Amino acid sequence: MNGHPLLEARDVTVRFGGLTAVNRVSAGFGAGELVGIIGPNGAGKTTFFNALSGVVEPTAGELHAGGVRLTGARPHRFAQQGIARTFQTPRVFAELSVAANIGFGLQFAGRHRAAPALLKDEAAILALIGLAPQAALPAAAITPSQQRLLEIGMALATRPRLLLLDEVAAGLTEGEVEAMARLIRRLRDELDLTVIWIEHAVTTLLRHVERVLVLHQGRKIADGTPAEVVRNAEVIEAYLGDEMAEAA
Ligand SMILES: Nc1ncnc2c1ncn2[C@@H]1O[C@H](COP(=O)(O)OP(=O)(O)OP(=O)(O)O)[C@@H](O)[C@H]1O
Repeated sequence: MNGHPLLEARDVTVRFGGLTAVNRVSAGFGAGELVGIIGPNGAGKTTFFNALSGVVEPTAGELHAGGVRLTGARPHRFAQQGIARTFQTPRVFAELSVAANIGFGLQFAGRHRAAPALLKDEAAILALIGLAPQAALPAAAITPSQQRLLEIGMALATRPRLLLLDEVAAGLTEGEVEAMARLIRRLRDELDLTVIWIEHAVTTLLRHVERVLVLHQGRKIADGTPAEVVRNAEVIEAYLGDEMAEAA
């Protein structure tokens, strides 16, 4: 470690025409942190993720990864710095086999990075995400929840240091959500990955993360432990009231 956060946003603003989707958000993410991002529809969560992964360029502000300035850089430069992500709608190659999808991730960025045993090859990654029995099936033939796992596997195949997960628990059954949360915890505990996880289901997220950022109308209105955030007057006032009280 060189003392810099793995990824840092400084006063990041993203505007689309007259709409400010992300408004001067600053946050740093250190090694091994498991952080949630919550906020109502349109709060700017996905746009913030898009900025953190180079998919959109901030209108203003700065992005740094491990001390390297990435403001305005293309997504592959973010990947080179060890930043990987999933999308709200999984982006897998439908006609390729599950194993070949992982193979694509390995070819894309992973090869020149040292591989921990859990990510050493296709078989190891398939075992980690629980898709070994589906290895030979086309990605189109597995369930939507398995496709989410596959997309996480593809991101892991790039051997990242930081993983951005966008609503990976959406549409899953309660049992599948718990399994997903266990997997995410394992990635952090055993691979020392930094994980930033957006989820609509606030109660689920608050149970599993150690730190949570709350976005509201593009602004960061809270950043603390789940216990702190659920007691934050602005958060309760802004939109979450009942749901947060329930989570507490
Ligand atoms: N490419 C774009 N062009 C124009 N407006 C956009 C674009 N992407 C997002 N927005 C707008 O920016 C705002 C923030 O959207 P964003 O998707 O980041 O919110 P979100 O918190 O992720 O919401 P959700 O929970 O619904 O996914 C919304 O008003 C949205 O309509």
